[in-house]
Amino acid sequence: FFSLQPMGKPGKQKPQKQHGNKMPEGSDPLHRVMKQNIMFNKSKGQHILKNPAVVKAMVDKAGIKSTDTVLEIGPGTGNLTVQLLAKAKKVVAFEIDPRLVAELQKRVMATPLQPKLEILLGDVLKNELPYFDLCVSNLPYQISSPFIFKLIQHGRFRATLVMVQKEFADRLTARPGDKLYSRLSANVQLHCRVSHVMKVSKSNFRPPPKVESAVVRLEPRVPKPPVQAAEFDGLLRVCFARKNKTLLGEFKQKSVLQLLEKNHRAYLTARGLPAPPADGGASFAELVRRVLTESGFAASRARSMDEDDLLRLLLAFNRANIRFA
Ligand SMILES: C[S@@+](CC[C@H](N)C(=O)[O-])C[C@H]1O[C@@H](n2cnc3c(N)ncnc32)[C@H](O)[C@@H]1O
Repeated sequence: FFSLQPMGKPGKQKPQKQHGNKMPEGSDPLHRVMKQNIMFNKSKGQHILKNPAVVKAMVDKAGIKSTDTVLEIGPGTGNLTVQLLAKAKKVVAFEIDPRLVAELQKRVMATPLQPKLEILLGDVLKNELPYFDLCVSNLPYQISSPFIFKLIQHGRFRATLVMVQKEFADRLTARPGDKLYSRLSANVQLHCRVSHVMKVSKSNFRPPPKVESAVVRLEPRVPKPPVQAAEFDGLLRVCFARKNKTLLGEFKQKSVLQLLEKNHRAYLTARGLPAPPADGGASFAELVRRVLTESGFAASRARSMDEDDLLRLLLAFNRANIRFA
């Protein structure tokens, strides 16, 4: 009766355990969850949002319509899930921990919410994202960064409202010149408008995490930027490797030039275009230097370039058939 689909690579995901009375008391972690109401698997980021006012504020600020499919990552015991279910047409929830899937199933069983819930058992990072209009989640903190990258590569959603560590939220919203401005900031801000929604203190979680949290909102830019997420990220990896150095310095590095020349040759060959002379990379290094100089970014530093500067730089490289992914 539940739409529970095991996800992930076959053999990777353990089958869901049954937790009957036969299990010796205290020997099974779920038993402890149920007996003492404690979440303890911190390695899976299991910090449960215990304050209903914060759950309500998240749901209110998400702007859920009755026609929306909402994606939730890590429903845990379902404190946020049941509130999402009350507003949305459907909630698709990815949960890695079969013990918590069992808890959530029990919570909605035989309630009017049950038919609206689809639980996907597995690691969200190892699976394709399903269709959704909104993503609303209290994210497991250790997957925040790869999940946000996955989300922006996916790109097909109206908005995302996620609880993350406060410092991670500050990195998402940091602007050029800010101390926390990074590859993550530039990547996310190229694809989405990012805004800070609210700060949430650690006392609202059980067990309390070591650091404060914050909720941020991401809305994909319309129209979409004219580049692939992986290509832009490839440029950022080079530019932000040492964000305080000039780009001319960054792009002089042997390892960078070797990688880009390899990409360049592969790109030309695939299109039947003539390859540059095999002169130990000298003419390719000159081409890179020319792109940087003619685009006006040779003396720029990534720390002070916004997403539009970086996009212009990428397009200048791409016009010279220099590719990053
Ligand atoms: C911070 S808790 C949030 C729990 C609940 N949504 C709440 O707000 O109280 C994170 C949840 O994500 C789950 N989780 C951790 N890593 C995951 C992954 N890679 N894929 C799916 N779920 C994951 C954990 O088991 C846990 O239930």
